Amino acid sequence: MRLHIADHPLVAHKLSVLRDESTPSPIFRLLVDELVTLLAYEATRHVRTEPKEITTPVTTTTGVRMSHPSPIVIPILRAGLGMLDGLTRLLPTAEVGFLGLQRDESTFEAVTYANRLPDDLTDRQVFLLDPMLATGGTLVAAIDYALERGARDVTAVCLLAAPEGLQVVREAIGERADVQVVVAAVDERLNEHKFIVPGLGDAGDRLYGVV
Ligand SMILES: O=P(O)(O)OC[C@H]1O[C@H](OP(=O)(O)OP(=O)(O)O)[C@H](O)[C@@H]1O
Ligand SMILES: O=c1cc[nH]c(=O)[nH]1
Ligand SMILES: [Mg+2]
Repeated sequence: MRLHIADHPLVAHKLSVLRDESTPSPIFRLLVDELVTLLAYEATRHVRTEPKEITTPVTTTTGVRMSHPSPIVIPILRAGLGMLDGLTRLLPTAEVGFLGLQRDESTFEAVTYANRLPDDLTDRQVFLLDPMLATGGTLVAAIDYALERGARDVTAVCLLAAPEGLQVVREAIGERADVQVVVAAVDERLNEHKFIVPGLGDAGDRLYGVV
């Protein structure tokens, strides 16, 4: 597993506002969207392209276009949905799959309640979106769904990660695939409720309200 931590003053600034408990939902959603756009620059660094001949007003030259099969972007519901527009704005030809995973707050196990993915992800570049990587259980489950379907090139885009969860993901993937995790920050630790500290609280609730 390769970890990339965004090191940029705009990321740090926007993340600080996101962490602030007084930031209301509409601003929170806007900032998540903006942060994904900044992280996407790094997350898509290895997106596959192929040469394409183009004619400029002056001459012909060789440019690039996105390769086929197109990448697939998979937001992990609910909170990952807040990151979808930010990434597809930059990858408009990507397909979108959906995974609904909810962490059981007593066992901390990820439970799948929705799965709408193509059966075959062979040769597809997969982008998983989830703002929070806490124990890592949710992301490991999502990566497993992608690997079971043949994907070998997986990038997870998260806003915050806990060191404990990153270690769980690293060990679970082993040598099975090339997985990149792009984060805005790695926080200190998990608390007794397995929440990220200092974190930003429950990302899903802050985006969409308490259900
Ligand atoms: O690393 P983990 O310990 O598995 O926890 C992280 C998961 O918890 C949150 O989702 P939650 O279960 O709260 O669902 P929600 O997005 O619907 O709020 C978060 O969005 C991650 O998906
Ligand atoms: O800190 C955390 C941990 C899990 N899920 C969240 O939304 N926040
Ligand atoms: Mg939640």
